[in-house]
Amino acid sequence: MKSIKVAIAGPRGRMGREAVILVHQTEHFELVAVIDRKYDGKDLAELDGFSGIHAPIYTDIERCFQETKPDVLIDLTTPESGKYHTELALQYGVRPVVGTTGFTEDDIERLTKLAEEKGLGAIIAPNFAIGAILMMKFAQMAAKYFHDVEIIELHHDQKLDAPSGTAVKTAQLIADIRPPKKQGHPDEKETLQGARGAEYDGIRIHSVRLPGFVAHQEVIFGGNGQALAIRHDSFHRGSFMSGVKLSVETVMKLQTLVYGLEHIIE
Ligand SMILES: NC(=O)C1=CN([C@@H]2O[C@H](COP(=O)(O)OP(=O)(O)OC[C@H]3O[C@@H](n4cnc5c(N)ncnc54)[C@H](O)[C@@H]3O)[C@@H](O)[C@H]2O)C=CC1
Ligand SMILES: O=C(O)C1=N[C@H](C(=O)O)C[C@H](O)C1
Repeated sequence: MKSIKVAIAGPRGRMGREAVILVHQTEHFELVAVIDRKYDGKDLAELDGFSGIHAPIYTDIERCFQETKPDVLIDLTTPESGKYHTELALQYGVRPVVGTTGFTEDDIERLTKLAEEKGLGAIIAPNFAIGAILMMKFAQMAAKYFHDVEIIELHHDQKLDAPSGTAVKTAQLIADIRPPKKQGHPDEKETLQGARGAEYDGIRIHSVRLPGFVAHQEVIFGGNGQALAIRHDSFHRGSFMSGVKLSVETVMKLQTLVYGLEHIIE
C-alpha cells in the first residue's frame, strides 16, 4: 500500500501526542510535518517525549502545506484554530481529519460546501472512539421508543468547549428521529440560572468538568415506570486512536465531507 502523507496540528496536546505516535507507528502512514504554535524550524524529535520521531515543525500552516504537501491533515487543536486549519487544508487540496470540537452547524455547512466545491474528502469526527459511536447509535435507537431524554457529559477540567462535541452530536442524532418535544413541566422555572442545563431541540445537556476524568457520557431516557441509561467511558486517549487511523485511511477515498464516524462505521 502506498503510504499516506500526514501532517498533525497540535502535536504537543493530549490528543496530538497520541496521534503522533499512531502515525509514526503505522507502516503505511508517513508523518511529513507537524504544525505547532512554537518551535518553527525545529525537528519534532528534539522536543520532550518525541525522541526518534523526526518531522519538521511549522508555525505557519500555509508554508507547511506548500513545502511538505501532505495528503491528510489531522487537526487536534482548539475550536478557532481547527476551523481555520480545516478551511486552509481544503483550499490547499489537503484532506482534513478533524477531531477538534466546538464547530457550529454553520461551520459544518460552510466546510461541507467547500469540500464539495473542491471535490475533496474531509472527516469531522466529534468522537473517534468506537464505543462512543455505538453509544450514540444506541441512543438514537432508544429515542424511537423513549421520547424523554437528557444527556450528561463528563470531562477533564482542561476542556475548552461545552457542551462536548459528542453531546451535541448525540442530541442531533436523537433530534433527527424523535418528534419535537418540550420536556419537563411546562411551568418549570430555574431558581438558579443554568440549573436545567443547555438545550438542543428540547433535549437537555449537562456538562461536568472535573480533574481525573477523561471523556464520559451518559444518555438517560425516562419512560412509564422505567429508565434506560446508555453510558460510554474513555479512560485513556488511546481509545480514540483506532478511529483516527480509520479516518485517515477513509478520507483518502471520499469526495465529500463526512460529519460523524457513525457514517463510516456501519
Ligand atoms: N474527536 C475526538 O475523539 C476527540 C476530540 N478531542 C478534541 O480535540 C481537541 C484537542 O484536545 P486536547 O488534545 O485534549 O487539547 P490540548 O489542549 O491538550 O491540545 C491542543 C493543542 O493544540 C495546540 N494548538 C492550539 N492552536 C494551535 C495552532 N493554531 N497551531 C498549532 N497548534 C495549536 C495547543 O498548543 C495544544 O498543544 C479538542 O477540541 C478536543 O475537544 C479530544 C479528544 C477526543
Ligand atoms: O476534549 C475532550 O477530551 C474530548 N472531546 C470530544 C468532545 O468534545 O466530544 C471527544 C471526547 O469526548 C473527548
